[in-house]
Amino acid sequence: MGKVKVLRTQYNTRSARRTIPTPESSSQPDTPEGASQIINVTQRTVVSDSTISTPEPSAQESTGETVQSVRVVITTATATSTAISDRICGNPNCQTREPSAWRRDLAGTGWLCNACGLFVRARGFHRPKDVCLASAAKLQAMYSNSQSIKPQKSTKRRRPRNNSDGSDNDYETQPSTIAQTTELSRTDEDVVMSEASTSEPESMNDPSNIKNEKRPWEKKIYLNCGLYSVDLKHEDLPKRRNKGKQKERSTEMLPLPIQYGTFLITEERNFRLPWDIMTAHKQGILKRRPALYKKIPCNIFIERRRKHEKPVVCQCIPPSDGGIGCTEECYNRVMFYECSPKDCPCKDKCSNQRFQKKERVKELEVIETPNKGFGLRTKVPVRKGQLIIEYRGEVISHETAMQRMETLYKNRRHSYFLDYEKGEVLDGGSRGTEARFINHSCAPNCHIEKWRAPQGELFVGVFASRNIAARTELTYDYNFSKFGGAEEQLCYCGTSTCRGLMGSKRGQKESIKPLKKKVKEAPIAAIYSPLSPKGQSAETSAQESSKEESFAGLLSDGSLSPVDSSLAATPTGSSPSISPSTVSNPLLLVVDMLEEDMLDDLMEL
Ligand SMILES: C[S@@+](CC[C@H](N)C(=O)[O-])C[C@H]1O[C@@H](n2cnc3c(N)ncnc32)[C@H](O)[C@@H]1O
Repeated sequence: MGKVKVLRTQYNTRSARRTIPTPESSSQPDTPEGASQIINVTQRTVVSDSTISTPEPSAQESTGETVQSVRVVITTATATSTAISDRICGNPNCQTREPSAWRRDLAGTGWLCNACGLFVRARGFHRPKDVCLASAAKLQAMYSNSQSIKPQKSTKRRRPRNNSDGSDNDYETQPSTIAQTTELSRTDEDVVMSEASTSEPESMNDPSNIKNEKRPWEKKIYLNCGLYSVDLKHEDLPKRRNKGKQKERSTEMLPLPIQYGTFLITEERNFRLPWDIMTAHKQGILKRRPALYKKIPCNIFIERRRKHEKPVVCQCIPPSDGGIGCTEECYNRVMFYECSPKDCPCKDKCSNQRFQKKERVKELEVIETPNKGFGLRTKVPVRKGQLIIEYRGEVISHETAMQRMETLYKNRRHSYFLDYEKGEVLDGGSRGTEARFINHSCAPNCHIEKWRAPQGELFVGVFASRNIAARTELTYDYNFSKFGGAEEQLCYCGTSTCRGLMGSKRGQKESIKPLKKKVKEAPIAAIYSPLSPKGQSAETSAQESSKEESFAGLLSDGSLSPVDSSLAATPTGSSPSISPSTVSNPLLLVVDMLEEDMLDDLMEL
């Protein structure tokens, strides 16, 4: 085996790097400019026994020396334009000669294989030996059938060279012709580090140092409580690695998702409101919304089961002319019973199923009133006697209602209790319908009626007492009565017949001025028995109606005594408009947007 000398060349111009001499070009007497610079040799090196199949295109060939084997020694850091075939990875832990691509080292003077180049750029130190060996072993395994390790043809899109000679790129791919040439045995002794490499800190080259250090890329951040958990601990996040100057990581957050609000509120965590909302709040133009409540498709029985009685069947004759059945003369209608869709003789012509068929006014809107909190108004004209909306809620006993007032609704200004029947209360405070927003008036335009469902439970509905024009606030007479020794409440209905207190009975007109001194606007707790347009007590009528359940038609005395709605409501519900913190919090003010009709549809499904 003859000795071989390999030239390490230094190009003075970057453009020369691209012109890699071919055997033909180097042997030509009229050497082109690029090739002539190869002669400008700065170092000579002797390399080891690896046999090469193709002679290296070096200046030695022109001198007639036989090229047998190559041992590469990089001796200077100035060998920036080494011919690709002569390059060796500047990472002492790697020293590969056949990477898929070449990269500049950090100093920009030497070459690194693609993997080491990427690694050193990302981490700031050389790829450790174990990592290099592992990847080399992988390659070996892949190409174990072949004699030489063939570099993989990179499928990655190459970065376009931005000038004619491509000299600005620190990334250079290995030409496939050169890739097939040699397999070098590389040992530490074979390599003399370049100046640039040797000047690097110890820790960069000594993998044992790296092993002991905590590797930054191994530091993981676990989100143990969901995607948004980072929002709460953003200070702990590592600083981003920027190419140039290190930018301070912004502590600003993106707006929180709407569903995140519930979590923040229940956990009572602080959070910042968006600027526009805060500004609107400060200017007093932020539209207030009622506190959260859940819309329900039917009453919920908390302490007992729902009744399943046998329906009362009327004796109506189905209309032969295609008109509507169960009109004013229907026994069930007279008794405030709704007909059963299955059993009514009029079948689908029956007009006495308003609650069951949801024949109510759908164009209603919640409005804000000056002194009464929120209210409800109709957007369309309503005719007298029309069912406007059903008052739904949780059916609880009086005792439970008392307990709730002392606990759940303790700090609430408004109350949503309405008398159901036989010592039971309908609580619309947490779950109900928009009927819960209807305020009291001493001269109301609506009244409450209780109708019995075919299975025996009650429907409590708000009906129009007279024709109501569009955009009019709906009101009924609460007929307030004290509940558990609570304070009385001032009435702000503003009518000429106002009795001064919501608790006063009809005919008892109170003078508001002296009352204002003694009456607190604190939470109140009272049962009221709303009056029918005729002024009948609903309690009596409810009892009557229960007595009359056994009757399938007229009353025993033949009279048509209507079962008036007499309910008890105790305003205790929360008014979000009262608390500024509540008002400023849009997340808290989000009302369940599900329309009642959608709930009804769901129920029907
Ligand atoms: C069933 S809630 C009505 C809706 C309530 N305004 C709201 O904002 O949720 C009953 C409560 O409304 C208030 N309210 C209703 N009518 C009132 C009136 N005429 N004067 C003063 N407050 C009234 C009382 O606080 C009462 O407890």
